[in-house]
Parts: sequence; C-alpha cells; structure tokens
Amino acid sequence: MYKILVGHVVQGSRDHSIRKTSFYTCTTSLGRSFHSGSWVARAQDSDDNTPRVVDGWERTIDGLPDYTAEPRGRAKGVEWKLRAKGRNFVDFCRIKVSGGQGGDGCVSFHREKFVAFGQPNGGNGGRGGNVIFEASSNETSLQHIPHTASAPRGVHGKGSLMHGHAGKDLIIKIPMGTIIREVPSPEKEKADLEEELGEGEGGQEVGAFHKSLELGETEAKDREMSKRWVLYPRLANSLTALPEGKVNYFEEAQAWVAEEDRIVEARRAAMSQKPLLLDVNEFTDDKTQFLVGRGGGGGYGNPHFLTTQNRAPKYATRGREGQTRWLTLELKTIADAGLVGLPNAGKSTFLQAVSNAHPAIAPYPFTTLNPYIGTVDFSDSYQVKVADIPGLIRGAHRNVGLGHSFLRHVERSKVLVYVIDIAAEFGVKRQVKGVDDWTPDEDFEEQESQKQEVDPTTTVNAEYSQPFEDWKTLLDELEAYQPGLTRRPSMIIANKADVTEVAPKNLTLFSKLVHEEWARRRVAASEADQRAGVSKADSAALASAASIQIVPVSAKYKKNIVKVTTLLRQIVEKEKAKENDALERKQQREQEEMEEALAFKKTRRNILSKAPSNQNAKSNFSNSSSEE
Ligand SMILES: Nc1nc2c(ncn2[C@@H]2O[C@H](COP(=O)(O)OP(=O)(O)OP(=O)(O)O)[C@@H](O)[C@H]2O)c(=O)[nH]1
Ligand SMILES: [Mg+2]
Repeated sequence: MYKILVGHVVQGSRDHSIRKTSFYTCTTSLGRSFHSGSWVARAQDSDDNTPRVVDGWERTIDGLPDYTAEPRGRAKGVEWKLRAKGRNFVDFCRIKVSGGQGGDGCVSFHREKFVAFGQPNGGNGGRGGNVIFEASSNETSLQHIPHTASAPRGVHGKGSLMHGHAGKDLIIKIPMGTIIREVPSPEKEKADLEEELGEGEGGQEVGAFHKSLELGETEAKDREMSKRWVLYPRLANSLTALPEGKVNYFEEAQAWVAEEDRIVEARRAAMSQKPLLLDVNEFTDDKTQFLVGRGGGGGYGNPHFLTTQNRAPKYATRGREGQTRWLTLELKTIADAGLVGLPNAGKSTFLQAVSNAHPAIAPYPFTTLNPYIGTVDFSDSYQVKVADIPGLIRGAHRNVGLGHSFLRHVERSKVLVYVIDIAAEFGVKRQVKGVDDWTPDEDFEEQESQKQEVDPTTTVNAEYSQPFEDWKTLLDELEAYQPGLTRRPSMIIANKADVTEVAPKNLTLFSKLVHEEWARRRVAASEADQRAGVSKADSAALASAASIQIVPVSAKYKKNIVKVTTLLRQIVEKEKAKENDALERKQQREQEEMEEALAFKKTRRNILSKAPSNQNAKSNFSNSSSEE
C-alpha cells in the first residue's frame, strides 16, 4: 500500500511542519504555503494506517524502513489536478443573456421666436442591443463565457426629432461543437418545484409588489404608468382635471399602445414556445451568428401620437425590455478520431508522434487534463483530426479519477481509437502505481480485496491478460457513458511494443481474447436489438465491424506509425463517405418533397384560375343582359 506524507521545510529557516495526505484527500496544511524546499515522502507501508510524521530536517520517517523522497512539484501537480478536476478547461457552463432595453421616446415641442405653439418634435428611442453568439474556429474552450451577458440599452430620443441610436450588439464567440440549450430560469424552476411539493403561495399577482409596499392606489397607478409612458411634466394635472366636454386623447393613445403590446406579447409567446436548441456542429461555417437575446424595441416620441384632433400630444412611450434567457452551453469537441485509453497508456505520445500537436507527456497518471486536438497531415494534403482526452480508469462513470465527462469530446468522433499499454507483465495483474492510489476511499477496499486475489510474485496465469482487462474497462466505461458508443468504427493501438520482453507474448494472447470478446459483444448487441424491435436494416447499420484491427506500435520511437495512420485514414474516409451519402440522400429527399409541394401548389392555382368565379359569372351575366 502506498501512503503519501508531505514534509514541509521552509527554506532558510529551521522551522518545519508536516502535512499528511491520505491517498488523495489533503487534510490540513497547517496554514502554511508550500515553497520550493518542500518534499514528498512516499513510503511502502504495511497495513498500518496511522498517520506518520516526517522529521523535517533529516527527512526520515519514524518507523518506516524505506522511502523515496521526490520534489513536491510533481505530487502537487497531480493533487491539484484531481482537486480541480481539470476545471481550467471549461466544457460546460450556464449563462443568462439579456437583450438591451429599448431607449425611451421623448416629449418635446419645437421652440422658436415668434412661433408660439411649435409642433411636437420628440425623437424615438433606439432599440436595445442583441446578444449574439458567433461560431469561431479559434476558440477551444468555454472558459471565457461570462455568467451573465447583457447587451447595452438603446439611447433615448431627444428633441428636434433626434432619434436615439440602437444599442451595440454584444457578440460572444463560442467554439465549434457547442450545443446551446435553453433552460428554465431559476425562479421558474423554484416555482415549479414548490408547486410539485404543494408549497406554492398560489399565484402571486404582479401588482402584489405595490400592495406589499402599501402604496396608495393613485401612487401605484402612477408607478405602473411610468413604466410604460413618458409624460410631459405638466400633463398629470391636465389629465386629472380635464375641463368639461374635452376629449381625453391620452386614453385613446393608451388603447393603441395596449393593442400593440398585446400583439408583441403574442408574437413573443409564439416564438418562445419551443425552448431554444442550437447545435454548432461541423456543418456550421466559421463566423455564423446566432441571435440568442433579442433587444427590446425603442419607445415612440410624441409626434407618433399626433392626430388631426390632438395637435400637441404630451406623452411618449418607454422602450421595451429585452429578451432574457437562461442557456447552458456544452462543448463537444469535433474530431475525426478520438483516443481512448487508461492513464499512461501513451495517448499523448501517440498524438505527438502522428501529428503537429505537442501535448504534455510524463510517466505519471493524469498528465493530460484537457482534450487536445492534433491534425495528421498526409502527403496529398488530406487531414485527419485526432482528439487526445484525459485517461479513463475503472469507475470513471462514478467520477473516479478525472471522471468520464471528458468522453463528451469523443462523442462526436467518427472513429474510436483504443490506446492500450501492451508492456504489462505477462500473465500478471498490474500493481498499479498511481492510478489506483487516486481512487476515493470507498473504492479502495474493493480494490484491495481484488489485488489480493492475484498475487503477482507467485502466479503467472497464462490465461490472464492485463491489456485485455484494460480494454474491457474502456469498453465498459464507454458503454456506461453512452450506451451504444462502442459500436462506432474502432481500432486498437497496442502501444509500447518496443518493450520486447513482454510485448510479443502479450500481443498474441491479447489479440485472441479481443477477437473472441468482440464477436461475443457483436452477437449480444444484435440480440439486444432484436429484443428492442430494431429493424434488421437499422441494426446492421448500427452494428460495429465484424472484426477489430489491432496494430502494434511504439509511439515513443515512432515505429509502425505509417501503418496506423494509413489504417486510420481508411476508416475515417469510409465513415465520411457514409455520412456524405446519408446527407446527400436526405437533401435529395427534401428537394423532392419541395418540388412535390410546388407542383401541388401550381396545379391548385391552375384549377382555381380555370374555375369560373362568382364575380366573373355575374359580370358575364350583366354583359349578356346589356347586350340583350
Ligand atoms: N517504452 C515506451 N514508452 C512509451 C511509449 N509511449 C509512451 N510511453 C511512455 O509512457 C508514459 C506516458 O505517456 P503519455 O503519453 O503521457 O500517456 P497518456 O496516455 O497521455 O497519459 P495521461 O495523459 O495521463 O492519460 C511516458 O513516460 C511515455 O514516455 C512507447 O511506445 N514505448
Ligand atoms: Mg496524456
């Protein structure tokens, strides 16, 4: 069992303090920060679980026979990664977008010497800015997306018929592969939940706000009115104390505006019936824009209410509120092939060997934290995009290790490439250094009991293949993430084939077991399809290839790379051709449907035009009667 104890030595002083970490959870740091002089002691312990103390200056561990000390930096990196769960790369976020409010209209009258009653000349308000998402191939993460995005409001109108200009649109760049979904607002979610639980307060009215403030009725009315109307300062008096026999033009104007409001509301309601769902997929062009938060319209200036009767309207309307939406953004990287493997299998090394990418490579687990895309260039300018994602481990679907949320980045890959470390000792269960250390405590006991089943020192089981177990772990994790994901066209890279003592033996057993398992899974999948009532043609289309190719590779020494890239290209090209065919068929079907609809319209028009209408019949009749 590995235990990690951290001794903290402050540079330049004799002071030292200890921090104990249990497996991966750090307990306390005694309120001190770690400096470059810190050390990590790893001790191979018996089953004694009591915390040990590192004697700082001498760096000996009380009661432990042997240990190796290594610079703190590395362990700190892994610890940090596990705590942060790779969150410096953001692939899921929530955002509130609000279009800008429209500018208010203006109440103003022309003023000039010797012109006693100038005409109304208040300008209209400008419309509020829109919130727009723009697809951008230069973005790779959602890290820069803010929690709220509000576009600026429109400028108010001014006298002399000066209309306010529109608010500037707020453009937010989003990476290719983002899925945008509209979700209910937190208030609505809360209200729905309360209603479900029967705790709701029973439809609080909008006007309740004023009631709660105990405003007078006229005051509350004034306030409601001031939300929609800009009134000329001296209008209020003239409204309340209207002389006998005078028409209240303001009421008339209120009726028009109310009618217009009703139409706008109905239109908005019709538009927002379906929640927004946008997919910025590989068919989207760069710089395509999506309007997600519409700005409110500007208010009308007082000339808008000018009529032949009312020559001096003393009111204007305020701008409308912009549209507010709560959205979630989910980034699913777009690549042709996705590398899936356990930590340390050599995924990043492989990507570096085949492409122009330079991912971090190191002999410890969870080196890669963010998906990384590399492009494989072929001599005829053909390109295949390959995505490297953080390593998966057993239980990743329960959020063990870095979890399996990163699989969303291979979800859109056409081909799955399993990277397997073939250099495991033959017939022996791997004593995992590092990987299983990082599993949470609840899994630990389970793993311990499993470890005891195969004693590495005594048994060499010629039937046992660690690479095969690794591959099965990957398949299970992929299936747990999304059932049916393993049916994608796939290939296996048996990496580290340069370790000649074990690789050939491992490879023979591995290939045998893989082909058996693959055939078994294929049969099981088709049976499951039959049970689920999937038609035979659909089931055949879904089924994975009859056999899976295994290519031994040494990513580190770049051996057999050409073979693997050629094979990868073949599979990708085949898949692309299939996709293009499907797309063409779909487009053709749509075209045919459209032509059919057009033809139907045409014939209908012809029939209608040939049929004698009543009016024609009447005129014919009248003509004939006049002739008579
Ligand atoms: N001998 C040998 N070692 C290799 C080969 N490929 C990778 N390695 C070593 O394996 C270690 C891990 O390689 P990485 O490429 O970082 O592994 P990874 O799968 O990306 O690991 P994570 O990012 O943690 O998931 C490094 O020390 C590599 O040098 C190979 O073909 N032969
Ligand atoms: Mg890596």
